Amino acid sequence: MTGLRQTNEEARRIRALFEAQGAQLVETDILQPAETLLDLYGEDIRGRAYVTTDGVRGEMMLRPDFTVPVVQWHMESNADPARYTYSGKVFRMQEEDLSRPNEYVQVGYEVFDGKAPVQADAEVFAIIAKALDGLPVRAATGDYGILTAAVRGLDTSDARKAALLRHIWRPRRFRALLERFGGKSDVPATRAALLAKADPMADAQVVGLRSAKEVEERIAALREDAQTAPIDSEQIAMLEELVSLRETCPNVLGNLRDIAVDMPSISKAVTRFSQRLDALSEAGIDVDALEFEGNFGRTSLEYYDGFVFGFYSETRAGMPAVATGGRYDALTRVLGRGREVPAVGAVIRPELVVALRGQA
Ligand SMILES: N[C@@H](Cc1c[nH]c[nH+]1)C(=O)O
Repeated sequence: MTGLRQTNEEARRIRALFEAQGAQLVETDILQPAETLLDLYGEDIRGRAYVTTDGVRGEMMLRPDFTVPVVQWHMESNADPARYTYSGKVFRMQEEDLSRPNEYVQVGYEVFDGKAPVQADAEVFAIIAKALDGLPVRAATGDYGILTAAVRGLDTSDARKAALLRHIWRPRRFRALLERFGGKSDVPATRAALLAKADPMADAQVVGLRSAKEVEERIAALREDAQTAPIDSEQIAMLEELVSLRETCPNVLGNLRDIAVDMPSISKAVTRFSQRLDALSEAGIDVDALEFEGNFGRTSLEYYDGFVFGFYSETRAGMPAVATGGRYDALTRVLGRGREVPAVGAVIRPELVVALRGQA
C-alpha cells in the first residue's frame, strides 16, 4: 500500500471510532476568510498561514486548522450538546524545518457541551488515547485555566496582567516578563534612555508602519509601566512555582492545593483540575502516571483557555505531536455573537500513526 493510501485508511479508521462515539461528520471549506479569522489563532499561526488576496472576497487563507471553521459553523446552529468529526488537510508554512510537511491530514473530534465540561475534557482525552492504543506514545497535559486565573488575581496594573496573558503561550517570554515585573531584571537600556528624554518624539521621524500617534501611545504606556510598583515577591514566587510544575497529576494536585492556600484566585481552577482527574480516571485513564506541565508551552494555537494535552512519540524524538487538543470556551464566545458554548476537542495526524505503527 502506498503511504497516501495507508494514511487515508488510517484516517477512516479513526473517523469511524469518533462517529461510533456519536460524532456527526462535518466538512469545511479549504479557503477561509483571513481578515476575520486569522487573528484568532495567535502570533505563530498568523505568521505561518498561506494568505492570498481575492478581488471580491478580500484576504483568504488556506485553512490552518478545522477548529475555528467548525466553531463558526456550530455557532450558527442552536444544537447543544453536539459532537463533530472531520478529516482533511490543513496548511501551515514550515520556515525552519523543510523536512516537516506544510500540508497534512488531521482527523478531529470536537465536543460542544456546557453541562458537563469536565466530563467532556475526559471524553476527548480518552477517545484520543483509545485511537492511539498500542502505539509507542506518551501524553503530556497542562491547564491554561490555572495560569490565567493566577495572572488575573495578581495585585498589579491591568496592563501588566494583559502583557502576561498575551505571553502565556511562550514560557521563556513569560518568565522574562515575570522577572521584570517583579523588579528582578532591569528595563532594557534602550527603553530606559528613551523614557529619560523629556520629549522622545521631538527629533523623531516617522518611517515605519506605525503612526506618530501610535508611537506616542506606546511611549505613554511604557511610562506608566515604569511607574508601576513591582509585583510583590511572594506573588511572583508562587507564579514561578506554578509554571515550574512538572510532575504526575496527583503530585501536581497536592502542590496546587498548597499554592491555592496563599493564592485563592486559583481555587476554582484547582477544584476543576481535581474533578477532571476523577473524570479521567472514570474514563479509564491511569492518572497516576499522567504527566502535567505547569507551563505547557507546546502549542502554537492561542485559543486554548483550559485543559490542554498532546501525545508524543516515545521512539522518534523529532516527530511532531501525533495528537493535540484542548478546551477553547472563549473562542466560542468570540465567534458566537453573544452566545457561548463551552467546547473541547482534539486532532490526530493519521500519517504519523501509520509511521509509528510501521515501527512497532
Ligand atoms: N485544531 C487544533 C487541534 C484541536 C482540535 N480541537 C481543539 N484543538 C490543531 O490544529 O492543532
